[in-house]
Amino acid sequence: MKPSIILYKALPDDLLHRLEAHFTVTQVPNLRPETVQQHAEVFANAVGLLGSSEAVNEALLEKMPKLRATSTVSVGYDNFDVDALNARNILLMHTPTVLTETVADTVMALVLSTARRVVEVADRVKAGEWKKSIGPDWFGTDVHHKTLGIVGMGRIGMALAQRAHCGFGIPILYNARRPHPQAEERFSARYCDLDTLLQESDFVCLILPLTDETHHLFGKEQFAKMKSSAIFINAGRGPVVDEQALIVALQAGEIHAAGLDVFEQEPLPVDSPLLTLPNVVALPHIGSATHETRFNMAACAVDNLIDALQGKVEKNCVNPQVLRK
Ligand SMILES: NC(=O)C1=CN([C@@H]2O[C@H](COP(=O)(O)OP(=O)(O)OC[C@H]3O[C@@H](n4cnc5c(N)ncnc54)[C@H](O)[C@@H]3O)[C@@H](O)[C@H]2O)C=CC1
Ligand SMILES: O=C(O)C(=O)CO
Repeated sequence: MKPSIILYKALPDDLLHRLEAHFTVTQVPNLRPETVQQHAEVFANAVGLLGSSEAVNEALLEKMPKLRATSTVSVGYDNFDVDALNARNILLMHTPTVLTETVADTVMALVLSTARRVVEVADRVKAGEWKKSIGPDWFGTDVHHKTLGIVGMGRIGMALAQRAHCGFGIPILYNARRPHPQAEERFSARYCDLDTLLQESDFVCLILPLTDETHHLFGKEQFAKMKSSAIFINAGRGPVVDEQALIVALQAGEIHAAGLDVFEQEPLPVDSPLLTLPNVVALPHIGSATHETRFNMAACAVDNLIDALQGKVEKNCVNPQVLRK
């Protein structure tokens, strides 16, 4: 009999068939307690779990005593209780690299659209306001040769630095846990402490994972240190930013504009003050959302689960140490 796994995300047929060649697959809509209760026996017997954007915590793991590997269709894994997985020797696989270039494109789109007010002026054209040659009230600010501060110089940070430096002649400042010699060699990026980055950057881009250390890393104090002409971009995770402090900084003109792909609460509540600000471009967490990349992420997650359940964790494993226990 094939081992049993649970799938909590819809997959294209060919990827579903790839899984079914190895496992008996039960599809569920989500991992909520009522769903788990409804399929209690399947959860109790499953050795694998594949999906995205749901909390995988101690309460769920208690219902899955045979679980050996989880595979998320994402690079970020802040919704997993990694300590609880480690304590139970359960592998966690994720999808770095396949989405890097696409997410960097999205960040660049946020930089360009906020600086050049693309969404705002396009809406004005659609509203019939373009009646004569435009004046300064339609103008934006330049992107090329401005200074970009990247907080989190990882895979996506590097791909962003490449676009900005090689494509737009932009000098790069960066803050990370340690200096990144490759970023310095390839993109002449300059390592600096966070305060210096905030004071000197025209664009401040966050592309950080959400951890205990990065939660609310950006708040009132950080926005106060930025230039009043600066544009703030967040494409990492919403809770890295104190959103209320961001709203206040935007309303008070402490910073010029914001481009946001992620929020403290997703979907963003329709009554969020962010949606009333013309200088905010708010996207529905589309960093990796192209047909090609979402397919490649799903394929990677499928292969990751097959590998993990065969004990192969040379790549894409968050906690390979559990195999050595
Ligand atoms: N908006 C979206 O759709 C997407 C968002 N993401 C988010 O972007 C994050 C980064 O992805 P990758 O670049 O692939 O990850 P990565 O692991 O390659 O890079 C993260 C970087 O942040 C740095 N870092 C961690 N804590 C830090 C701190 N306290 N201060 C300064 N630097 C710190 C790390 O050293 C690392 O260089 C993911 O964890 C995910 O949360 C990723 C993909 C899509
Ligand atoms: O992969 C991630 O972490 C995302 O946020 C969506 O691609």
